[in-house]
Amino acid sequence: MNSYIKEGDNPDITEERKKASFNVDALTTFYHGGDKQLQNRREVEKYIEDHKELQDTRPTPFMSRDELIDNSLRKIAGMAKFNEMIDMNNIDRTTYFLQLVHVRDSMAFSLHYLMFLPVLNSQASPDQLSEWLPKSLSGTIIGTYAQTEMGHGTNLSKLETTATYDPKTSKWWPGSLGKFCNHAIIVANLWTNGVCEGPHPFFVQIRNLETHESLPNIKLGDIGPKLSLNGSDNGYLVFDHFRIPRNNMLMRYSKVLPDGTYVKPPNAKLAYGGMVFVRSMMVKDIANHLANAVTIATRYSCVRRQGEMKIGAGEVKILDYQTQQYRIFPFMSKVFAFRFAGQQLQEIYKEISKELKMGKLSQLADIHALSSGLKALVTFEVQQGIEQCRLACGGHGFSHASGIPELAAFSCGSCTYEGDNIVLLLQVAKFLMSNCTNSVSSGVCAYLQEKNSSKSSDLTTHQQYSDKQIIQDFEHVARKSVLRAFDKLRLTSQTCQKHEAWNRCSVELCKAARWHVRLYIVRNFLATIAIAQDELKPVLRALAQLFIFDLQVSNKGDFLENGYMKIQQIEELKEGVWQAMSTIRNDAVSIVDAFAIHEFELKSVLGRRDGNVYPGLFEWAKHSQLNKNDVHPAFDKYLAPIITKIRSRM
Ligand SMILES: CCCCCCCCCC/C=C\CCCC(=O)SCCNC(=O)CCNC(=O)[C@H](O)C(C)(C)COP(=O)(O)OP(=O)(O)OC[C@H]1O[C@@H](n2cnc3c(N)ncnc32)[C@H](O)[C@@H]1OP(=O)(O)O
Ligand SMILES: Cc1cc2nc3c(=O)[nH]c(=O)nc-3n(C[C@H](O)[C@H](O)[C@H](O)COP(=O)(O)OP(=O)(O)OC[C@H]3O[C@@H](n4cnc5c(N)ncnc54)[C@H](O)[C@@H]3O)c2cc1C
Repeated sequence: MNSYIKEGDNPDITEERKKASFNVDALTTFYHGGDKQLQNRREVEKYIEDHKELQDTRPTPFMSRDELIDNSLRKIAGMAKFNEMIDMNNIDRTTYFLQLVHVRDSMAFSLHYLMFLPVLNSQASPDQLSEWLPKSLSGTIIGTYAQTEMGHGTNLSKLETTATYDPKTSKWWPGSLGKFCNHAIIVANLWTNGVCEGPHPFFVQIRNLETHESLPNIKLGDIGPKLSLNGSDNGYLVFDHFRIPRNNMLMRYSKVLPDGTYVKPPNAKLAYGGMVFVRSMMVKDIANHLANAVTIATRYSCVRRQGEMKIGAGEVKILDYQTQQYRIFPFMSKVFAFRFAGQQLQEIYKEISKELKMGKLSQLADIHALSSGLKALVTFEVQQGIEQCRLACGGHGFSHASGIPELAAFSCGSCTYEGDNIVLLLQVAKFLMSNCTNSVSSGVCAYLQEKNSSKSSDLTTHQQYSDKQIIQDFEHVARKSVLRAFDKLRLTSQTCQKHEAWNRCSVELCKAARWHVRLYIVRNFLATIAIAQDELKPVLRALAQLFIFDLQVSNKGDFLENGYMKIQQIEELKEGVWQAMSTIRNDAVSIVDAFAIHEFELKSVLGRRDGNVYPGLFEWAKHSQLNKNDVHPAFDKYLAPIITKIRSRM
């Protein structure tokens, strides 16, 4: 019996659950990475269900900005009582606990956990750690990561905040900076002995630890309402010749000696490690936001009946329309593709950061390129997917009751923070160009050196399209795109300065970067499902085929070029798309059930597990302040006098 079926559920959604062709719990375990991860999730969910102080007092979309901040801090204060759930030895459970308490409201201390602690941990010297880490873990030190300025976020080399050894700018954006944190890791251009040594991180106290007032020569404030993340006080910080001790420069890798001598790090970019960490963590997390949106749209599409396919036969579930399936299912398949890629990226990051700690830097460029590429491509695709899921829910999708507007607003920020996506794709392109000049490329770039690649695809039918053939075809397209950009750059560089040539080729360079990242995701998706248990292979294969075939059909020009594929082969791939969607249709609700997203996270009337949407919408609307009185006071105050006057003249 499917554990998702319960008494009182909407009959349409129960009918869908009875169609499942696979074991939902088995897919949940596979999707979440095993029993241990699943046990972590269940513990956290039970814990929060049992502790009301960790839950929202009312749906957050009805809250003002002050209420959001209050709600966020109340839950943080509540969390402080539950230290047993903050276990640095069980990061997965701790992360899920933080995420399920705050969901998309971005708690006021996101940056403390997400960047301040990791950067302190990786950039501070052992002595600095022993002094600052215990206070930072206990919460007496609350920090943020303040790098971006009003005038500079992308171009770190031109940061105007200077840290002059013994010698005015504003930091703008950092989360928690405005009102709540009392410390910040400040990234500033270091000047010592009259030389600029580039961006470096500094540990800076910004508020009085007793009164919490801004320290002298520091101005702090909130930057105002944003598209989302309004539960966080993203702020500004103005320094006016603020002095800090030399020892407040984080000195694990580079140092300033008492006489001002600068000691170089093994690699200047080790100082950027915090950004690589967050980019590596974000991919799996942002894929989960797409999983939320796809869950909402899929479940709602099974209880929403609209229109008759056959006159007189009664209205159909909108998920029976092929166009509705095509709006949702490709993004359902991307949830798996991006989650598996994000999972793999976190594993790679863990391995490489161990090597970096031991001073082995050979993988630094690779992890920078991989984390930048996946972050840039996945956040953009997720933003597109959440919007399609909103559209799939019609008018109710536009209401905060659906949960989708909050998902959309949250996800679009990820295309900008932690590095603008275009800027990061250009970083991947730099990495690729340098691999084109290498005589031998290893790892993720080995395909660039393939000299005897096939001149045409040997795809026959989509049923027989093997993993090997798929990867060969994607390697062909990615290699062609990268080498085309390389040749364009080489030729253009013969007619103008290097930086101008780079700019004139930058659109092609971004296209090449995207194909490189897509190849990585396709390869990883196929490798991941190859190790799944047999009973899950049919549904996972259908999802993988939908992801891959739809990607090829949507970019058919790249596959048709130079006759590599024939139009008949593209038509065959289209058939594969329709076939995969038809296979997925009967399992759609069970696939999203397998994400096992708790109602606290989903925050959606349309996507609720039981499918009882319409009664739920009325319950939701009762929270509206406008419904406190039948006649709103503003009517009596402004309209009634005018109407009375008009009537008196009639
Ligand atoms: C549990 C998980 C939950 C996650 C989600 C929760 C979300 C909750 C809300 C979170 C909200 C906010 C968090 C986000 C906070 C921030 O936004 S922090 C600020 C982020 N800012 C940026 O990312 C700035 C982007 N700009 C840059 O990184 C650099 O300026 C740029 C790379 C664009 C340029 O670097 P430059 O050094 O100026 O110049 P280049 O010549 O391009 O690079 C020189 C060489 O250095 C290499 N490089 C560059 N960056 C890195 C790096 N990070 N690591 C390693 N190497 C790097 C580059 O490849 C060049 O190498 P080469 O010389 O070619 O060999
Ligand atoms: C929700 C949110 C939270 C944030 N939290 C923090 C935080 O906690 N700490 C922190 O330090 N920062 C934070 N930021 C700032 C964020 O990191 C920056 O906004 C981001 O790095 C982009 O930089 P920018 O704003 O300077 O954009 P810009 O670089 O000004 O981007 C504007 C346009 O210029 C283009 N562009 C810029 N440079 C180039 C180039 N070299 N080549 C081609 N095109 C280019 C971009 O592609 C983009 O289209 C946050 C931002 C947001 C939205």
